[in-house]
Amino acid sequence: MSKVRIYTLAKDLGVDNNRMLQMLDELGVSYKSASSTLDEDTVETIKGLIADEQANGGSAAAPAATSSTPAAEAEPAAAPSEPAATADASDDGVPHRAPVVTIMGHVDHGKTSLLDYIRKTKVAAKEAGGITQHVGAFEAKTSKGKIVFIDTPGHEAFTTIRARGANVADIAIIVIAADDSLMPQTREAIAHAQAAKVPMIVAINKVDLPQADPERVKTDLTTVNLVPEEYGGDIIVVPLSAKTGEGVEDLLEYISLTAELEDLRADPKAEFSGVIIESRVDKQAGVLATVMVQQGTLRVGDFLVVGEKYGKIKAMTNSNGDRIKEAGPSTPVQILGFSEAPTSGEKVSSAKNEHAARELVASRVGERRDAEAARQNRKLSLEEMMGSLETVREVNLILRADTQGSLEALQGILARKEKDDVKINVMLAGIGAPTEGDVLLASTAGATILCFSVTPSGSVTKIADQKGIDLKSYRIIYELIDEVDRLIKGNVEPVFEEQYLGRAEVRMVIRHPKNGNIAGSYITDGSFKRNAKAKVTRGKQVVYEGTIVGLKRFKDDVREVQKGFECGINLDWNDVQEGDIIEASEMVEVPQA
Ligand SMILES: Nc1nc2c(ncn2[C@@H]2O[C@H](COP(=O)(O)OP(=O)(O)OP(=O)(O)O)[C@@H](O)[C@H]2O)c(=O)[nH]1
Repeated sequence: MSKVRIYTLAKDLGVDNNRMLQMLDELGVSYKSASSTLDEDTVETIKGLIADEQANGGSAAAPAATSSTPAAEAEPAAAPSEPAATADASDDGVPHRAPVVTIMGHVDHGKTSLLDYIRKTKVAAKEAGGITQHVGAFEAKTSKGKIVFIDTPGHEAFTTIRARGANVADIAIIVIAADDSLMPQTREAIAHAQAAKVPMIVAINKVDLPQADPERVKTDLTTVNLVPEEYGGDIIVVPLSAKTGEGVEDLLEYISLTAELEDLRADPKAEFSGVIIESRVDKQAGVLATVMVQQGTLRVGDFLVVGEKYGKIKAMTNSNGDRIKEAGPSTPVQILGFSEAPTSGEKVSSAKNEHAARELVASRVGERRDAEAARQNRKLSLEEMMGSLETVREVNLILRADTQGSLEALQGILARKEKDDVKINVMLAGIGAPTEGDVLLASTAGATILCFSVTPSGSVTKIADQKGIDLKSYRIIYELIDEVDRLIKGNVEPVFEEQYLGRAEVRMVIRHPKNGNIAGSYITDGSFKRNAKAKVTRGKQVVYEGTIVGLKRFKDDVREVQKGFECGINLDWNDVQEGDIIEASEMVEVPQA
């Protein structure tokens, strides 16, 4: 008999996956996930155990038994603790909900095509003439139940939602083209899913192409520490083609399997909460917002509060464009009734009536004002200043460098810097300048962005400033490492002090066609260095303070000139005169205790 996957065995024996994993734990059998394989002996042992337990009226197959036997019919004496719940309800009666899935990956690797294929084959077609509006999410019906797909592919949408503190996706599909393998945005997508702690499934797309090389993708995945199951790891990898549809059914199966293991539940009777997926203003209809119901049930006529605004649901449509009256957990619905377009990622709550909605808004406004006032007056606690004094501290970093070689060198050095009480967590190591996505990732994960030999664009720097993210660029690897050392020590900003370097007399002024006026000088004390600070005094008066932008000995540019030598000093200033005294100094970091 060949090896058997855990979930296949669970299915064959009518036991749910979680129970099967629990049994394996009890037997001390190690596995990576429910799709790991079991050897023949273990399979026989499990079969024997289940047969015994069933014969003794035990609980091994209880979940399956309850699903085939309505609880109402069960003997109360035989199963006193069993809930009178539906097949998919937990012990406390909270039913399962459909998984919400997001698709991420590098440009052109086939995210949209995959979504289109699923939509085409798994969403009930509208009647001829019916137009399904894009609402930001759709529900696919599969043989394993409903799966909800966020249909704005890419990690920007995912991270924008996360940046507002909301988590919508339960599972992330990382699409990688089989003819292209891992690309920069693939790495970013992986980092985003990891930062959100969302389980990942890798879809190797375009396997229909003659040049497709799925094996290479699997090997490349190991370079980012994602080890496919076939290689003994725990990453589910599904080869597929969004063009022919081959493998898509497998992907849907794995999504359902992952969802089952995640044990996703939500109570339709609980208080409503949801998240804005997207919104737009329609010229005729007005503001249309798509809300993902996360808990509770939404009904037409309900009052909704988003941030400091509220609205009443006038009409609601599902992702298929049908008018509906109510929507339960894991349902994306388009809502008409907001007066202003809410932003994606904003959390939505409901209120009993207009008065309650107004009160909720008023209390939020009050809370915000109090928080603002408190921020201004607050004294920091020791722990806030120093970081937690006991626990292991994590230094979250996003690294950006010009080449793969520099990235690897940096990661190698950083790995050696980890200590028992400090963990260095490189959330993303990417080639090229940092992106807006990096800033969002940094803001959700509390990370610092360190760039080596790449320059952030003005717009990215601006967003980082707005969000209060540390984004630093270095040309010298050891300066970057110094910064990491500082972060390890406890995020203490470096303290610099000005240190005197030397003094020079200006003996003649040389006019240079390109560089302006150069001070032909004689160093009377200490030394001068390029890029040092300069202070020029004329008589008793300081006439200039700035930087030494260039130093020349004869025709050569030099870094440093010592006492007793003549040199040309180029200041970023044109009014230097013979007889001026130039004093050079530099800012030196003061080592912190
Ligand atoms: N042969 C083949 N081509 C595919 C497959 N999936 C996608 N493509 C093609 O690859 C190209 C890119 O596909 P898209 O679905 O637009 O890729 P994307 O990842 O959504 O791209 P962006 O939206 O630009 O990020 C298109 O020309 C598709 O027709 C596939 O499975 N096989």
